[in-house]
Amino acid sequence: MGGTKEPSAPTSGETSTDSKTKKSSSEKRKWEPFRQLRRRHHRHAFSNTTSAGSEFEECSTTTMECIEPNEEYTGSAESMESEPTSGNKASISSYSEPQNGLTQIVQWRGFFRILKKGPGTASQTLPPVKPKLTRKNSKKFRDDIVPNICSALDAELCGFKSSWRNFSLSELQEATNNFSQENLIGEGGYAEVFKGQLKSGMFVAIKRLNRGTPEEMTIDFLSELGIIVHVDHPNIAKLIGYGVEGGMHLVLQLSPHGSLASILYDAKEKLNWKTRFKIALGAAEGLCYLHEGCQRRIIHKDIKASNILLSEDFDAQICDFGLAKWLPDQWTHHTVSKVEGTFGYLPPEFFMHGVVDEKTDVYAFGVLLLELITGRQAIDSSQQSIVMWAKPLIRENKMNELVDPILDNAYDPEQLQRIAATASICVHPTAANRPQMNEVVDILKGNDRGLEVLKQRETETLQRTYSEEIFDAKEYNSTKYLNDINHQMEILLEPSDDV
Ligand SMILES: Nc1ncnc2c1ncn2[C@@H]1O[C@H](COP(=O)(O)OP(=O)(O)OP(=O)(O)O)[C@@H](O)[C@H]1O
Repeated sequence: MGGTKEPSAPTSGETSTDSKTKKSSSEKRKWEPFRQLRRRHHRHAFSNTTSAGSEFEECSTTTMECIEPNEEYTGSAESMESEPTSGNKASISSYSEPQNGLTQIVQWRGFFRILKKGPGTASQTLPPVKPKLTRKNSKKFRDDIVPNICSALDAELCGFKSSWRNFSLSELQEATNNFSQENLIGEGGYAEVFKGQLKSGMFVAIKRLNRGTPEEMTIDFLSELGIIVHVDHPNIAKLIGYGVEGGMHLVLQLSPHGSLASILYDAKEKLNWKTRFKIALGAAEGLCYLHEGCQRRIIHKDIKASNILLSEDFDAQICDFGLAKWLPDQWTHHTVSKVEGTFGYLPPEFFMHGVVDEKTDVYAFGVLLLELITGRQAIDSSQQSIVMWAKPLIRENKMNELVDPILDNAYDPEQLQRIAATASICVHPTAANRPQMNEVVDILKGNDRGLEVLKQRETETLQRTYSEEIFDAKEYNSTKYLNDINHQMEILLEPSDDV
C-alpha cells in the first residue's frame, strides 16, 4: 500500500481542473471524434447489421427519450402521475407523433408546474415528451417553436420555488468573469463548464449548454434538470440552481479536483491505490442509489471517467444526467433506436438491440473499474478496447501486467484481486450474468461469499431473460464486438445532412 503520492487538495476555489481538465490540445484532438459522436448520435439512427429483424429504424429525433410506452401526455400533472398502463414487460417504447408547438409548450408548462411542487411530489411524474423531428419539421421547430419554449421556460422557471436558485445572466457573468477562458474548467459533448464564485463566496461550476440545435439544447437541459431534481446522495453531483437567461445553465457545486478522467489521464501526480479504491466504492454506491435508492429506477447511460467528479476528499460524485432515463418498475428494460453514450462503455446488447437497463450501467461501471486499475482509457489511441485487453490478463491472473505501472507495485493485492474480479463480471458479455449494483457494493466492501456466488453464476446456465432471448452472447465474440464498434463509428462520423 501507499507509495504513490496523492494529489494535494486544491485550496479554496482552486480546482485541479484549472490546469488539468482543460484538456491539452493533443488530448482534445484524440477525443474529438468521441465527443462528436455524443452529439451526432442524436441525428443518426444506426442500422443493425448483426441481427435480423432489428428494431432499429432510420429517424431523426431529439435526444430526450420518453419511457412511457405509446402514452400521450396531456399536459396535466394528474395524467403524468399515472403509471404506464401497457403492463407488457417486454414492450418497446415508441415515439409519439410530432406535436404542434402549442402542445409542446403546454407540456413544458406542465413539467415545470410539477417541478414547482418540489422533489418529493415530482418523483414519478416526468413528462414523456419526445417530439419526433423529421427533416421537414425540424426547421419549423427551430424557427417557430423553440423561441416559444424558451420564453415559456423563462416564465415557468422564474416562479420556481425550491432550494434551487434561479440565477440571472448578470449573476452568472459576474461569477465567471464573463465566462472567460481562464474560468473554463471542462468541456463535454454538449456543454462548457466554467468555474465561478457567487457573491456569497461559494465556488460553483456553471455548465453552459452550447452545442446542438436549440431544440436539442432545450431537451437536454430539461432532461438533466428533470432527473437531477430527484436525486440526493453524497456520491451524486449537487445542483445549486439554474439560469435560463441568455442560454441554458446548470449551476453545480464545484468539485475541486475535477473529473476522474482529468486526474487519471492528464494529471502529473497520479492517484494512489487507496484513493482509487475509494473512488471505485463511492461511484458504486452512487450508481446503486440511482438504480435502487430513488423512487424510480434511474439508468444513467453515460457512466465514464469524465462523468465522475471528485470532491475535496476525493469522494466520487456522478454527474451529467443528460442521457439518463427513468425505468418503470414493471419494465425489464427499455429499447432505444439510436446510439447514445460513449464508445468503449457500451455493452454488446446495446449495440445489437438497443437494450437499456441497469446492466447497461453495470457494464460501463466495469469499464470504469478497469480504467481505475490500469490507468488506461476505455478505448485507447489505437482503438483498442480496454475490455478486450484486460479480460485475458484477469483470467490468467496476471495482475502485475494489469495494474497501472505508475503505481509501482504500491497497491493492496487483495483489493486489486477484488476489483479485477468485480470488473470482469461487470463487463460480462451476457447482461444477465452481470451483477446488480448492490452486489457490486457488497463485494467491494469485502463480501467474499458474494464474489464466489457471482463467479459461480457466471458458469451456470441461467434462466434467460428477454434480452437473453434476443441475444445469444455465445455467438457474440470480441471480433464481432469490435466490428460493431467500428461500424457504428463509420456511420456516426459520416457528415450529417439533416437539421
Ligand atoms: N461540478 C463540477 N465541478 C468541477 N468540474 C466539473 C463539474 N461539472 C463538470 N465539470 C467538468 O466539466 C466536464 C464536462 O461536464 P459534463 O460531463 O457535465 O458535460 P457534458 O457536455 O454533459 O459532457 P458529455 O460529453 O459527457 O456529455 C466534466 O468532465 C468535468 O471535467
